[in-house]
Amino acid sequence: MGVPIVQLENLNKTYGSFIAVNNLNLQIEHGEFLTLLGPSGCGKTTTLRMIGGFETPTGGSIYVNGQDVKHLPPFKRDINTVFQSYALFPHMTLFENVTYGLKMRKVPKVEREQQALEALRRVQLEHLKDHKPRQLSGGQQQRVALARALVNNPRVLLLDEPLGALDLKLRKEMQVELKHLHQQLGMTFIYVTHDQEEALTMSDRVAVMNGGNIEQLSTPEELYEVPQTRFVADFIGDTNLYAGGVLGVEGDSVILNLFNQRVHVQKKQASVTPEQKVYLSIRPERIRCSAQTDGEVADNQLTGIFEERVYVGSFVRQIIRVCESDERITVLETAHQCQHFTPGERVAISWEGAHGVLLPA
Ligand SMILES: Nc1ncnc2c1ncn2[C@@H]1O[C@H](COP(=O)(O)OP(=O)(O)OP(=O)(O)O)[C@@H](O)[C@H]1O
Repeated sequence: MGVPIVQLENLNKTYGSFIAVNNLNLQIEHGEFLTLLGPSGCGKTTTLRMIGGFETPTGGSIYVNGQDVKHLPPFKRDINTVFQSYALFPHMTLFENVTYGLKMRKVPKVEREQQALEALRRVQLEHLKDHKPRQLSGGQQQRVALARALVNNPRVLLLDEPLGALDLKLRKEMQVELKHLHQQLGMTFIYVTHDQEEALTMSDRVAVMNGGNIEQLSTPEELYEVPQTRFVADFIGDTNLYAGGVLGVEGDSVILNLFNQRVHVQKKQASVTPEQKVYLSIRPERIRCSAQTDGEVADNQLTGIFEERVYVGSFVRQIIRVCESDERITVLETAHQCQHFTPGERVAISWEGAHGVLLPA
């Protein structure tokens, strides 16, 4: 593999005694769509701003295409940033907004006009080039901001919650547009969001951040299917998460004591020892809820008391209390799969051992 386009080495940012970014190490490949995802305050914007050159690291290094950029100002980094606030010049037309940066860099007139038109074409706004920003919708303004960043043809585009101000429908449309644009341009995108669905939909890889650290760096599918920590399991999608104890290992399976019952988990973590405390994560759509008399038994079957059925359109969420315990299990099934139970009814809850994920306590 060649030199990564962006490399962070022990990158640190502290404000007084507060650690905003804690010794991050990350390599981003050419043409990759990488997302920094995490709750508010986890350090993702600070990381992005350090890469862009808007924030000085307290320690560590940032390399862009192998070059240490520590002492380079933002405009010399071959990187451009799209912010959530579009920061367009209100008195200028779209065309002038997009050519402005090129003019400042003294790009000859004919060239900059060609480049600006090309950038506006990429975001499908060429026909509105003589409009002023206030004549545009929020989504269109965000596309101008994108065009303005793309016009310099940077190697790396940083996007800080660029869709945060848009309503849900427009946001989803723009996600698709951005993804297509990324595929067409072959540019490296580093994207910041706190919206896990957005991160999973768009990214090649996602770095989940928590308290200034990267908890897990994986493809969207791995993040969802094989979370490595409780934080990731809980933050990405919905999950059932329970504390349990290891009873032993039998072949491929770890036997757990969960709700005082034996359950099997296909071994996923490296090593477990008897009596070790662990957590088990089971996605709600991996669990079935059936009448107790059903003959077919999965690896794991527990008895529960049906409590609640919530119809959510594309699926039904069912809440079941595990018998002889206060724990509840959430089961998601499509409306046509799902049987009707009444609250108080005894039901069987079952799942395959391969669908449980063991996590460190
Ligand atoms: N200039 C500053 N002075 C002091 N603390 C700061 C400063 N800038 C950021 N912080 C703190 O650093 C932490 C990380 O901030 P950052 O903006 O990177 O988080 P974030 O993950 O991007 O969150 P959000 O999604 O809310 O923007 C926060 O707790 C924030 O309060």
